Amino acid sequence: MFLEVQSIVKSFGQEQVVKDLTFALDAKKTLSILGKSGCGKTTMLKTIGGLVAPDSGCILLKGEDITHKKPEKRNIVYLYQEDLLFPHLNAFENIAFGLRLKKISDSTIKEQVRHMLNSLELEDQSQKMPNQLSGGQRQRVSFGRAIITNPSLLLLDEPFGSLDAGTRQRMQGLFKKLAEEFHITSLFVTHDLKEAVLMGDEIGFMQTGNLKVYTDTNDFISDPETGVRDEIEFWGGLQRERG
Ligand SMILES: Nc1ncnc2c1ncn2[C@@H]1O[C@H](COP(=O)(O)OP(=O)(O)OP(=O)(O)O)[C@@H](O)[C@H]1O
Repeated sequence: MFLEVQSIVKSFGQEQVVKDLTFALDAKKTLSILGKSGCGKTTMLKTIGGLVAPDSGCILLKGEDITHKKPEKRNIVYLYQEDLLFPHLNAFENIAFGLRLKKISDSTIKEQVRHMLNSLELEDQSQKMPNQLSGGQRQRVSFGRAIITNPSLLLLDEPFGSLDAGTRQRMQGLFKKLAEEFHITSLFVTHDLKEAVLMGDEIGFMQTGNLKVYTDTNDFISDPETGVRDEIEFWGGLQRERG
């Protein structure tokens, strides 16, 4: 398996936030993760990204034990809702940033960033500064900046949470396209049931520090615990009521 998380436990003081977290994910797959506020989703992502140290358990990435590796050595990118761009760099340079650190030649950087801007449908926005971009455009630049360095794993923490419904829908489609084109493996935390079903090859449901993974989306939809049935019944009921 590409990612293996084995028996991770994490407490803050008396509060055990992550309890015996165990799951695995294949390369080029997206695992959506749902769960109530405060159930430990962000803590789980941060543990995998190396920003929070687990009390016990281990994390294997491509067979290598990365549990105690520094975050910058893991080749994992953690992206969250209000991910900040560098305010003094335009869209092009924000995306180019990681490549410039790697001392890649100017012509290669230009070619790769141009290609990324095209994939992100941002070819006309490359010279704009972050404060001149819309929320959805800024989020796309954040994705570009993350993906261009070719990370092994993307950790997405409610990445579209601050966007309006229409922009969110377009971003979901775009992410699917990017995931395919750039062979992305990701964990995608969301509060939105529909988004979880749309984005995930598999769906994880987190409850009180445990993660139950449904490798078949249909099993997730038909499990009464996940809330999908209630949702379907709600809309069905409303439709019947209104004739
Ligand atoms: N650094 C910390 N110190 C103490 N408690 C923390 C810390 N980080 C998180 N917690 C607690 O751990 C629990 C889980 O938090 P976490 O942010 O992982 O939840 P979440 O599922 O991502 O929530 P949300 O959906 O609201 O973002 C919460 O009760 C939170 O208060």
